[in-house]
Amino acid sequence: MSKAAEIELASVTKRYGSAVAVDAISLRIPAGTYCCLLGPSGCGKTSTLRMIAGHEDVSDGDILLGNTMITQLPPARRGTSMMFQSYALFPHLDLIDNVAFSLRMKGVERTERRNKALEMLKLMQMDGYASRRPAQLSGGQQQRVALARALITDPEALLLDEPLSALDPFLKIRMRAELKKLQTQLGITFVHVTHSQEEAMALADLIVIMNDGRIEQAATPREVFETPATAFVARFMGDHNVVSGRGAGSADGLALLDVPNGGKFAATGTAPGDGAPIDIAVRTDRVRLRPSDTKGLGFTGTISNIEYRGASVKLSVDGAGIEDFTAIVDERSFFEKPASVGEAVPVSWDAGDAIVLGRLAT
Ligand SMILES: Nc1ncnc2c1ncn2[C@@H]1O[C@H](COP(=O)(O)OP(=O)(O)OP(=O)(O)O)[C@@H](O)[C@H]1O
Repeated sequence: MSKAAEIELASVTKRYGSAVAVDAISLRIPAGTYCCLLGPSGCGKTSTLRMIAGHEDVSDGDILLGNTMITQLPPARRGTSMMFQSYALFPHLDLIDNVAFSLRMKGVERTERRNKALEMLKLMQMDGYASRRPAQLSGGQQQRVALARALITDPEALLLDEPLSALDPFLKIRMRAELKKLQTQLGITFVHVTHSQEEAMALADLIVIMNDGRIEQAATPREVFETPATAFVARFMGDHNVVSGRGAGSADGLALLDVPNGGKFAATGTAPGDGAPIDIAVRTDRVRLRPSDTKGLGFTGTISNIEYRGASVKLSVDGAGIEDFTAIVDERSFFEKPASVGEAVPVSWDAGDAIVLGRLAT
């Protein structure tokens, strides 16, 4: 196998006509990293992946793989390999010929390329199916063949466009574990596009959260979970409540926030004292229902929805000018003293479980 290579994007922009799909993003993906590009539909993640692969021209900026500038190189000469969402297997070829295809294009002699294809099928535990056609395989098996085909050129980086989206939920979780294992085994850089927060959290060493052609945050899953950089990240990842208000200065290491109904909240960080708008994020899993002490921060609101989730219960609370404030409470403590929709309950959290969110420079 080839060595892993670092990928660097330097102020990369993609325009389609006058529309900006990717807006001057800069990113360094260290060699051997499992990187997930995550974001809602249309945020520019596929365009970014396709520019790294060379399937899409870069409008501005540069892309480096290791020390090589690859911006202008054709896909086959970049040292990257791409696995497509639909797998793009040839229906009329058996698995050996499917996997060997790019070597055939490169003029590699038949026995040599078939041997290499068999080796790749072995790596993916598909050698027992070598003479089958793609239609004779399950979805998960087709995906393994597509991976074998992408890996036959010994790429330094493997690029995966929504690789799990065609699989049913059960297989998705199994193949997810296999992808992670494969990346660890090969040690090469993986860049994986997904719109699933759960998938990115489960797989990535580095999550890159994109919105509207820009990077909102690039960090480890734990950093994204514990310290979302912006209100967009906090909302998109869904583990925090975002409360918007006006800065009322700082005291004792806490940022003070005036919320619209006249209430005061606090969070870890600093706040401007001039009433400028700021957002804070409150972790949904740290919110307490009917707190036994009064030390925490909080408000009294009306429960608008309750969802049972097995290990936990998710409550939506409206109050203090805040709609759909989410509290995830442990199921045992919830059922010790259940609450119901329409009931008014105090909710509370510690200042350490709320942080001030940043804003993207415009
Ligand atoms: N070939 C194209 N021509 C014109 N506009 C395009 C083209 N490809 C993408 N776009 C636009 O660029 C923006 C970013 O698209 P892109 O496919 O990169 O987003 P995405 O985050 O991968 O979305 P999805 O999850 O839906 O695939 C979108 O507004 C899209 O409509």
